[in-house]
Amino acid sequence: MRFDVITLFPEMFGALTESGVSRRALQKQLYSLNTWNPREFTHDRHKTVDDRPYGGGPGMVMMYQPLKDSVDAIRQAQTTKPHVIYLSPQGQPLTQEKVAQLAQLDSITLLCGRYEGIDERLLQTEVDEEICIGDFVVSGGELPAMMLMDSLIRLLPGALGHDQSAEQDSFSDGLLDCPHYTRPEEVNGMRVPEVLLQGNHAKIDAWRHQQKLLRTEQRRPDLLARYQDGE
Ligand SMILES: NC(=O)c1ccc(NC2CCCC2)nc1
Repeated sequence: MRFDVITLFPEMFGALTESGVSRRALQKQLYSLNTWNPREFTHDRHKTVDDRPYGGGPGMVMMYQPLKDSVDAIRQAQTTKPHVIYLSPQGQPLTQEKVAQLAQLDSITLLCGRYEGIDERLLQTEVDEEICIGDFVVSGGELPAMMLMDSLIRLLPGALGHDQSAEQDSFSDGLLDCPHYTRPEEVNGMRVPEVLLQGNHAKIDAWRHQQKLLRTEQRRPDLLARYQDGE
């Protein structure tokens, strides 16, 4: 998977490349990451990337030209046609199902907005889809972009060791995850459920599935409805 990211803060993406599963996956060349700073596509002395909004109002808007030139440079840099995603509260809510679909692509370009957002004309002409990672606002598209990237990277073959698997995740089967325990068997008077200690894997699987259903019913009945409809 090739990732290209358009961002005013490329250094933020060290959070992905420096730690954990995403660091190891990069080392294993399961994906590549190129960041592109719109400031490098400006032509004025002050490297202007934002300007005041037409119609007035607070804040600034990211200008079309530096972003368009960034997208053009990304298209020039590869033979694949990248799938261009803009992260914003106006986007389609992200689900694990959507992540699984996106994980099949070869090249994804992520556009990270700042200020009040980007000129609408860039959205209309260069962006394939808008995605929202939750109904809340953050100061830039970078953290949402990194969350989307992490959810994709961990699905790439070889990213998770054989002893972890993305299939058993929450949501991968449409249900919430079951409880997890590890040593010691008893801590502060709290014991691990006996079924997990007996090594009967049919019973363990049954218990875990029942716990997933129970948890989903208690905490996210909306998901249960979808699960039962086999959606
Ligand atoms: N929930 C989200 O996926 C999300 C994405 C971007 C954002 N802020 C950006 C959007 C334009 C300027 C800052 N806030 C929230």
